[in-house]
Amino acid sequence: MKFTERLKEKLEPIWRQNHSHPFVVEMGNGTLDKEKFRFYMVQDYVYLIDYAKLFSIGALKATDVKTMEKFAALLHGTLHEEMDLHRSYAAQFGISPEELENAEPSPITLAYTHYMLHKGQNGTLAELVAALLPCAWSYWEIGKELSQIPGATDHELYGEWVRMYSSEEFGQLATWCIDLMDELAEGKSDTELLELEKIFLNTTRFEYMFWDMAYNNQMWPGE
Ligand SMILES: Cc1ncc(CO)c(N)n1
Repeated sequence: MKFTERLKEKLEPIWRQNHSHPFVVEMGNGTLDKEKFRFYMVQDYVYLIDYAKLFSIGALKATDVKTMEKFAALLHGTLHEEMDLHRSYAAQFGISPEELENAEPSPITLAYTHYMLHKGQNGTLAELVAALLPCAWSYWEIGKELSQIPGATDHELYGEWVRMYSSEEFGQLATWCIDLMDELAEGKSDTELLELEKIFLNTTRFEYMFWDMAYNNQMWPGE
C-alpha cells in the first residue's frame, strides 16, 4: 500500500471532519452567509501568499530538475490560477488588490502558515511536502464532492469556487503532491515516516481550524 493511502486510511475520521464542517456543507448547498465567505476569501489570500512560498522552498530543496519543474508549476498555478479566483471574488466584494494583499492575518492563519513555513524551512523535503499535502489534497476532494451536488457548480457566488477546486488542472497539481509524497517516503525509516504522519495530521487539523475560523469570523480577542 502506498504511504499516502495508508496516511489517508489512518486519518480518515479526522479528514472527514473537514468535509463536514458547516462552512463546507453550506458552500455546497449554497446557503453560506456571504459575509463569512468574504472573511474567508481575504484570509485565504493572505494564507496563499505564504503557501506559495513553500513551493519556492520546495524548488530550492529539490535534488533533481523534474521536481524543481513541478514546484515551479505549483508556484505558478497558485500565484496565477488559484489567486486569480480570490482577486475576482475580492473585486465582486469591492475589495481592492492592495487591501487584499495587505490584509491582517487572523491568529489561525498566522499559526497555520508559520507552522508550514517552519517545517518547510527547517525540515527535509519530505517534511515540507507532508505539511502542504493536506491543503492541496483536501481542497481537491472537497471540490469534487461539492461538484456532485446538483446546482453547486452553477451557484452565483460559490459556483466559481467549486469549479476551481474540482477542475482537472487543480486535480493535476494535487496529484503531483500526492505522488511526490509517495516518492519521498520510499526507503524512509519508521521513525521518519511517523514524523511525516504527525506533520500531515497537524496540517489536516489546521485545515479544520481554518474553516472554523472563517465560519466564526475569528480575529484576535477583542477585535
Ligand atoms: C486554507 C487553505 N488550504 C488549502 C488551500 C488549497 O490551495 C487553500 N486555498 N486554502
